[in-house]
Amino acid sequence: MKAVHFGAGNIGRGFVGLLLHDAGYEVVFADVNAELIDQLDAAPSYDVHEVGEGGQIRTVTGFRAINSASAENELISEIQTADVVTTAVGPNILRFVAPVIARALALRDSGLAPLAVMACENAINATDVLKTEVQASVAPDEWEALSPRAIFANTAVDRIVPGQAASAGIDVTVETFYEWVIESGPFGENTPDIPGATFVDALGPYIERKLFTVNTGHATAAYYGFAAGIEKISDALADTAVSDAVRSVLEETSALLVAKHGIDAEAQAAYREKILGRFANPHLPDTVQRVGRQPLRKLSRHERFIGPAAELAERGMGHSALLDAIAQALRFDVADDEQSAEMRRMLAELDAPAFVEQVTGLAPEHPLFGEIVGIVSTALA
Ligand SMILES: NC(=O)c1ccc[n+]([C@@H]2O[C@H](COP(=O)([O-])OP(=O)(O)OC[C@H]3O[C@@H](n4cnc5c(N)ncnc54)[C@H](O)[C@@H]3O)[C@@H](O)[C@H]2O)c1
Ligand SMILES: O=P(O)(O)OC[C@@H](O)[C@@H](O)[C@H](O)[C@H](O)CO
Repeated sequence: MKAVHFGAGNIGRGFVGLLLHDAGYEVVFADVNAELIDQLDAAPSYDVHEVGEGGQIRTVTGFRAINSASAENELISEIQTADVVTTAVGPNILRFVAPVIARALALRDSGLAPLAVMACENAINATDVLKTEVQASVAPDEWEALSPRAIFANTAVDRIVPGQAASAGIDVTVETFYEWVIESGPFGENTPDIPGATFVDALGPYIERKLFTVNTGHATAAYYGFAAGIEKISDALADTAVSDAVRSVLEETSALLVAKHGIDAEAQAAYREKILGRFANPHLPDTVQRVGRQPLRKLSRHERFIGPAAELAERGMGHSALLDAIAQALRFDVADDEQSAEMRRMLAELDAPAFVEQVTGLAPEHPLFGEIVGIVSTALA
């Protein structure tokens, strides 16, 4: 069995690649980072160091690596005969990997079982986005023939994988916890055999619970931590003001998840506590800069702040802690982060309503719009 995985970065090597390897797949990593690809290509194995209680060292072997920028034809041949394609490149990069998948599908033997395609990104329905991009890369009359050659399934992935020290080479440090939830509906009898993953009928509650608890809480810790001059996420959680803010935000998103999906309130409280413990893991060298990265994406319409705040506002439910966290996000100022620099430029050049429309995608008539305009106006004052 062969899996082609786009994005040999933190989660690619430390989670998706590891679980596919454990499931018996030969993993072919594809990445645009030439140095990383050369290192992977030259190595017979790499280690995944799990840190925290019960952590072990797991070894990944039997992989290959392809530079997707310079060896596109080689990559297309691999996908043509693969069983599975996964991505962990970032939601904004999916449109760049889509044409390669489309070209491989065009060349794929129609007698082969359909290719299982799963985007493992922090975004709601990321695989649907990828599918739309793949479809958009072929002529409309061609899609009918290509479509049966692949099955696209949405997923939710959860494991904290921090940035890695340069001295680590291709080894990866990760937390012990992991969860990979995949929607089963699209697969039918072609469900891939991945023992480390959980297949569910309806992914919606899982991805929203993950994004609006793990990622909303994480980003809140990052933005409050950054504003307080703290570097590590675990140190941010050790600060009472930051951890209180994270708790308040998670109480609001939990109320939404319970009301919307009928999730048991006690189970959600336990999930929340477990996550707070994961953030506080002192062995995990995670930073507020990594967790707060790309603030414009994180402030977009269906993401971890505006997504739940908008729904809470629509339902007339409390969301003041989320508004406070959004105010902190506006203070994120990291010169190396393109979106942070772009956000600073937009804050300098736009008036508050224009900023809110462009960044959050909220319509002016939405009940949250005026509240966010108020926050942005305060940030501009
Ligand atoms: N790190 C985590 O804790 C974590 C956990 C769950 C989900 N995720 C999600 O996984 C995705 C990747 O995150 P990460 O932390 O591994 O980031 P990362 O920066 O470590 O890895 C991304 C990799 O994608 C590569 N890449 C960029 N453009 C590419 C292209 N066109 N083709 C092939 N490869 C390309 C980069 O070179 C990099 O190696 C994001 O969507 C993130 O939200 C991350
Ligand atoms: O990857 P992002 O930028 O969407 O979010 C940063 C972190 O919150 C994220 O990578 C978490 O570590 C991960 O989602 C845990 O499963």
